[in-house]
Amino acid sequence: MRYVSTRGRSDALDFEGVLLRGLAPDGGLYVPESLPTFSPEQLREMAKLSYAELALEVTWPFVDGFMPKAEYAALLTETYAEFNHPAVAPLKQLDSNLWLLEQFHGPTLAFKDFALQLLGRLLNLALARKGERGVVLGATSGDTGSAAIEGCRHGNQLDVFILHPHERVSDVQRRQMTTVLDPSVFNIAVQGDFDDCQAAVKASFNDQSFLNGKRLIAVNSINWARVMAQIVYFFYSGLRLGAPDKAISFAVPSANFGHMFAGHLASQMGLPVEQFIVATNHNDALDRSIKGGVLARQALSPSLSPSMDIVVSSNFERLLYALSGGDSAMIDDLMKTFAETGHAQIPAAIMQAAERWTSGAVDDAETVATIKRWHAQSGEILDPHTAIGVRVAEDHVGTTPMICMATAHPAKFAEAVVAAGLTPSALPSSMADLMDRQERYQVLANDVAAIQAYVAANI
Ligand SMILES: Cc1ncc(COP(=O)(O)O)c(C=O)c1O
Ligand SMILES: N[C@@H](CCOP(=O)(O)O)C(=O)O
Repeated sequence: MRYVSTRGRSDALDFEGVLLRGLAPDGGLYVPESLPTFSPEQLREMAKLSYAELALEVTWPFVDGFMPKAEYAALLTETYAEFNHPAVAPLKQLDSNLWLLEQFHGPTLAFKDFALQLLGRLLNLALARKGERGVVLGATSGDTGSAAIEGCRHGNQLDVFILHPHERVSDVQRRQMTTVLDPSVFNIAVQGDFDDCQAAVKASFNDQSFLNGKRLIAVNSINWARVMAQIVYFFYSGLRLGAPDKAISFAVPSANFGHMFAGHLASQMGLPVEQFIVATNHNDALDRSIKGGVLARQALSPSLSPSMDIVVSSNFERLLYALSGGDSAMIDDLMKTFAETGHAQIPAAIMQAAERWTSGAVDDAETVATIKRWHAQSGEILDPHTAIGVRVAEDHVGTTPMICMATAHPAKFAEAVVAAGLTPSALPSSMADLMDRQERYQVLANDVAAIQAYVAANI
């Protein structure tokens, strides 16, 4: 499989090439040149597989050539054995046609574990084969950071630097990162927001001179391997609710859009999908883009769903590219216009191709009310991100089964749970002493040069 940039001005790479990079040199995102597809007969057979077995079927076409298939199968088995539920991603019925896909049974209690447990292993393997160490630079609004740190610990080839927005992640999220005292893990609290952190990561990919030749690697969803691993759970959940003989709808709490873009890929690969529902908090840039057909820069403000406090959404570019039929020249122009003016009109043809896409935005008051209401109705405590997905999904449930992604464990977000008048859920026993552990992190100004100097000094 070859991977090309959405902006069309970079050389194509193989799987190892995209795995060990981040942004393409032209500023675009790598996507596969073509997608494998599965027939209804194949999908019916795949419905019988365990999570790890299904992951092999779905992702092998992207990985083929990088490592032997039997070794990859063993790696997937080891990866998903880390999850604390026999189904890995269990489905729970919330209402007659509304289901939750619980994605928080991994080591760090959020959906990021599905991809980062695998990515960390693949990175260590690729670098060990080359006899190299790599420098991971990631940005997090709270969940990617701990999942990346945890995933990268499966080997000894990486120095890991994670930027989080200072005082804008939950206490549990921060401590999941900053209580890892391993000498190769560095947490940086940036005096800015998530978009600032992500901009610093992207700027570092564009000019890597501060690294003196060391290899810079992305763990955010700009890395293709992250998105690839996230395709699997759309198939897994859809096949359990009757696909390919029935269409499924998906509601996804969204921000950087890697999650939802993976759903789009699953549908292109043969999963019948009726509706994609994109749910945001009051940082609603994605909702505005989908409803209004524009990319518009807007201010970001903190919410009770901090992981979704993002307004510059990396993977939306991948969706626009896909819906344009791979028109990289148009995407290059569109993204240039947006970067220069903070505003760009999405071409009408793309908006027409997006007819299955719907969206909604939910503010903090409605998030809290949703947590409260579903607790009273079902006994379930939704985390605030999941509550946003459920709230928007409620407006669109029809005769098709609707799966809402339950992206995080409520124990990570006590503030929202308490605001709903509920007792915060307990952390799993492996994290019972999290709030007493020693922390280590560096607070830095929102300044790319200062961040790069810190990284260079600590490699
Ligand atoms: C708990 C949670 N829910 C939803 C999201 C949104 O996912 P995405 O960024 O892939 O759109 C994130 C992070 O981005 C998250 O951490
Ligand atoms: N919500 C994320 C933000 C980063 O998204 P990613 O999918 O690109 O890593 C987080 O929790 O850090």
